[in-house]
Amino acid sequence: YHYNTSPAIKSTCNPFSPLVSNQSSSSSVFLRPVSAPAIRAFCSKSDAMSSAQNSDSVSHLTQREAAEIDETLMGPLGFSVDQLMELAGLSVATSIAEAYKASEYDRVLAICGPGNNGGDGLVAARQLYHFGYKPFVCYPKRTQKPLYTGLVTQLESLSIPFLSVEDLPLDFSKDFDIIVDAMFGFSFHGTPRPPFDDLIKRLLCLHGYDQTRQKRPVIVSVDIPSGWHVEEGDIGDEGIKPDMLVSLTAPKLCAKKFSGPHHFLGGRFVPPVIAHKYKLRLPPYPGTSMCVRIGKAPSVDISALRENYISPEFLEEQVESDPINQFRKWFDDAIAAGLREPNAMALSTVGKDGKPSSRMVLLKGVDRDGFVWYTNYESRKACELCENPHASLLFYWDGLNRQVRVEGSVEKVSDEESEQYFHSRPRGSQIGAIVSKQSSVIPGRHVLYQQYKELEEKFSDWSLIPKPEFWGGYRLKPELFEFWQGQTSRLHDRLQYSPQEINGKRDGNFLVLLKKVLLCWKCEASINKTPQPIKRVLMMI
Ligand SMILES: NC(=O)C1=CN([C@@H]2O[C@H](COP(=O)(O)OP(=O)(O)OC[C@H]3O[C@@H](n4cnc5c(N)ncnc54)[C@H](OP(=O)(O)O)[C@@H]3O)[C@@H](O)[C@H]2O)[C@@H](O)CC1
Ligand SMILES: [K+]
Repeated sequence: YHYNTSPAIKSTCNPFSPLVSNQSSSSSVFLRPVSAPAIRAFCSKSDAMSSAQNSDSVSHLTQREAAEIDETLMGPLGFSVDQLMELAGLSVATSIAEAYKASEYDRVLAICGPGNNGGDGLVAARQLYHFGYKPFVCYPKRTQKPLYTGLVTQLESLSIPFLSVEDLPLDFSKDFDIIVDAMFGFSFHGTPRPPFDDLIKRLLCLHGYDQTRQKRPVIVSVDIPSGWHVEEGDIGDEGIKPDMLVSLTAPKLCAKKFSGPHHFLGGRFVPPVIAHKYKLRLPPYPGTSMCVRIGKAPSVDISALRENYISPEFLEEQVESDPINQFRKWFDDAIAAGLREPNAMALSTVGKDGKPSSRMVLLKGVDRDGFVWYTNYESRKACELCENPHASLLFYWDGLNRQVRVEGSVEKVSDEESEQYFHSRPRGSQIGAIVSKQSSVIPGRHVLYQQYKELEEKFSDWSLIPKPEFWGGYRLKPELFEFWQGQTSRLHDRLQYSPQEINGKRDGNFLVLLKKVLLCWKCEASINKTPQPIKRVLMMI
């Protein structure tokens, strides 16, 4: 089993109806101006979060409504059960991946029942495998329909072990990190029959560990906590208490009794016609996500927030001797990984008072001469750069566990270069640059809007918008690069390039110094030359 380092795609949403949402993702463009800029709606996370604060505002379905919606989707609306099950299982897997990272919770047991809820569990197990988890499946009452036999074959082809009820340990606590409860969904009635009655009892036993504070696997219920009444919930308070519930389509009435830390909604396939018919209030899904959290996010202990980075090793043999090439290589990886705004960088400047300040800016070009961005020449950063031309840039590529620091001296780009870039920007951004007197205090946002409207009208004839004097670019000429690749247990790889001096003069080549955690190896390499034999000096840092 491997841990997949591909990042979660972050993007944004653009709701088209108050009930359900449609999403548009934006893409970053590097070194090229865009004529029609991708529009990123601010709404995504905040809308999803505001709905997350209040799960009562989300509709809950009766058992009958759930079955009716199922029939409508698979009848007049033309969906097949395979399709819906694939989307449902994927939603379950993505919800699990949001709450329980594979780096900490990798051993998953999916207990699958005889109906479609069980099918969701089989799909989720397959998806979780591809997300880097290590699934096991218990599927005691198999259905011989081709859909189900196909799902089993797919799992077998991934060598995912199938465990019989007898094979399973009586106590699940030692062998698994996550139990996916996919036994019964909204068609459950009565009391659980064998062998599920016994499996539910084993899940109930796990709650005993809560008192002793011993680690136990978390329970993730698909659509309905198995054994619960679909509408009344946990009658008599004797049922399982899942840590996570992934409601599908819309939560069923029993979900009102769910009190675990993670409640997600999955199944991003509800067409508006269904939402209207059943007067469904559903939260918008963020970005391209298949799931959305409903209910309050659990409070977290900030000091306990940490990721265990799992990345390929970053070795001397693999590095480019030219740090600009190395930067481009990593930048291309960030683009290929679909990271949002990989050209966003923290720019840190220090004025004559010696106090540093940082802000995010967008890289607009990089070549052998340096790293270019554009801004207002009267802003705080510009004033500080005027007083002290030394600055630092920091790129952080979450998802690839990478960071690049670039330090050097900064100068303005030529007026011609600024002029050329200014006119390549969308006209709205050009007007925005004119009205935005950065770092100055204004009476209110209305002032900006007013000036913007006036200029928009003035230039509505598509005449050239002159670049304001106070706007232009900067170029940082690098004097130091550091490439950082996160590794497990904080044993990160760090590789530093600094200019070589030959006979007291800088020749433009860079010396490569690879530091590895507490030990570092020093090696020499130079651009455009056959790499010299690597000299490694073990030193403590
Ligand atoms: N939009 C949607 O709607 C979507 C729905 N989806 C999913 O489908 C789920 C509903 O699936 P479903 O209708 O197949 O029923 P489900 O709850 O899995 O189980 C029925 C089986 O359990 C059995 N059974 C019942 N009671 C029992 C008992 N006491 N003890 C033992 N067995 C008992 C029953 O047998 P029977 O009693 O009929 O003999 C039958 O074999 C839904 O919750 C969601 O997860 C998604 O895939 C896609 C989108
Ligand atoms: K279930």
